Amino acid sequence: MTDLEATQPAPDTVQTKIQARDVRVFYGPTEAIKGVDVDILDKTVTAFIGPSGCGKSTFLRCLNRMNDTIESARVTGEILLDGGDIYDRRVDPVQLRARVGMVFQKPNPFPKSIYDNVAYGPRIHGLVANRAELDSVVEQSLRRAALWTEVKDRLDEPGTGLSGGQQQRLCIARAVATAPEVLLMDEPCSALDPIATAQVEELIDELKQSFSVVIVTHSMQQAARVSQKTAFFHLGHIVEYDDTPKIFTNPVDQRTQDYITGRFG
Ligand SMILES: Nc1ncnc2c1ncn2[C@@H]1O[C@H](COP(=O)(O)OP(=O)(O)OP(=O)(O)O)[C@@H](O)[C@H]1O
Repeated sequence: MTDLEATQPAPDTVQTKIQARDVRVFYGPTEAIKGVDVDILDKTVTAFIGPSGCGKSTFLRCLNRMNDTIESARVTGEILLDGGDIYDRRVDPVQLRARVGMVFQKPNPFPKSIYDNVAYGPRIHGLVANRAELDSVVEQSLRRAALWTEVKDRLDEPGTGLSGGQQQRLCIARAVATAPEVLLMDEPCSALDPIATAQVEELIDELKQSFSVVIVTHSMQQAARVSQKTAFFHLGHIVEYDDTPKIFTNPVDQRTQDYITGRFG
């Protein structure tokens, strides 16, 4: 058994968390996502790979309605989270983003203290009853993001004063603090050095025990290291979606083969 196979959850314990059906995204008249169907599994890391401009980030942003914030963007099709349509008019996108959190390419802590960065979500969503509970959520979230020991004596200092790798872990702590069910990560390591990258990758492995993680990455090595499922995007389509070891050793589609062997991208 390879290391990758050893990280596969037992098939009978894995459930579908998100179902996407015929999802299309238009920026003005241009169709960037051209009918994507995919099931994202719970407690699994799913990697989105593919050449630049193929729509990975656009599709990722559909999963927590971040495209709502782009004026020219229009999404059609269906995305179900635990069977419920996230584009239903009754769904509050702010509440949705507490359930489906996001970590961006460039660490983007708020211009607030380390403590307040993490406390922000639980406060606005009313998840805690008092200061002691909030303290506890902040500590647990920083611990889960493997940052607690580095910052516990400087929680009042600005989050923006941390190193890049620490800032990204702070952003992960902030996302984790609302107890999300899915965490979306858009090239979370692209601004980090190899040590910080390794820390974040370790964290991703840890986080998948609790929820579903979807990561966009340009690094095929990273996709192979952290994910159990991989979707290969090309020109707005998912060309192939399968177990990660299969995608990287025995892909079905020639375009996947060409991409993983470095023939384009
Ligand atoms: N805000 C936007 N307005 C108009 N077009 C956009 C916008 N964002 C992305 N696009 C276009 O949509 C297509 C898909 O872009 P997207 O950023 O999703 O691809 P990607 O696979 O994530 O690329 P990369 O790997 O370079 O980040 C591209 O043609 C891009 O130019």
